[in-house]
Amino acid sequence: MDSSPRAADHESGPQSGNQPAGNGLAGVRRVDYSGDGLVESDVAASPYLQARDWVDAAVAASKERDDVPEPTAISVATVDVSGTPDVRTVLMRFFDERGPGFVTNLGSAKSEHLQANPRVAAALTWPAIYRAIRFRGTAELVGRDEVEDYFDSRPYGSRLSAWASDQSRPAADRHELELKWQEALERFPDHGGEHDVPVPDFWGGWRIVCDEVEFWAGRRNRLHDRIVFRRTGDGDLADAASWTRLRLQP
Ligand SMILES: Cc1cc2nc3c(=O)[nH]c(=O)nc-3n(C[C@H](O)[C@H](O)[C@H](O)COP(=O)(O)O)c2cc1C
Repeated sequence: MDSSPRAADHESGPQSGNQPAGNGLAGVRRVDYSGDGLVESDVAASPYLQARDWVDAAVAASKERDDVPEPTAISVATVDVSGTPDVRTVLMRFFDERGPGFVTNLGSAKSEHLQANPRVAAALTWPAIYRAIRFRGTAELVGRDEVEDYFDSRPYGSRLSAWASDQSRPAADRHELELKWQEALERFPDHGGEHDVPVPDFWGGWRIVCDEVEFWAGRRNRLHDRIVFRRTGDGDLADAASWTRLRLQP
């Protein structure tokens, strides 16, 4: 893959150069996307295999270069009870044939949204390697065993923060948070064990059971590739027979 972002000099015509003044973004460098693209003959048989390949490539790239810093950072969009969308970034902590998953506070705004309306969309975006994956589907709670295994692997201080944060609720100031963290530290002393800090009841994970998975690959002149898998059967992401594939215009 040609992996270095290309600046304006690779894009031809009057659009070349920095963004025109007047859009509030003067000085933003125009980058032409010169990735490998994605052609039908190279697409994996199932959305799982294709996503696995790209996630693994992004994780590998993050170890080799500085411009793919959090390869599993995923934007998750929900809607609140009034139908108003919201979006935030979390880290994808699970990914297998069942779909991408993340951990969070089960009383947070996002969890409240998903409890009321489990329809969800998410996107992994890797601008430096000209790739993105979009997922649409329905959220379901990750099993308690998986959540506990993951929680126990977190650094001690992060496990305490799960107890200290009533996520998405107001706090008086920074001091209040640090006090709550200190209280958690005194309640669950560090003996160096993975079970020193229990998993809070109000903490867990969500998995996206997908109906649609899109692979976007940035190409020259903004003539990008978009290959989308849409669900046609009941199988998981690895069951090729449960998906149909099509190309969308960029
Ligand atoms: C790179 C990055 C990773 C994050 N990872 C998580 C995460 O794994 N879980 C989480 O609950 N919040 C995570 N956050 C914080 C969320 O973006 C968000 O602030 C928080 O979950 C509250 O969102 P909500 O009020 O919409 O529920 C992360 C933020 C960033 C920028």
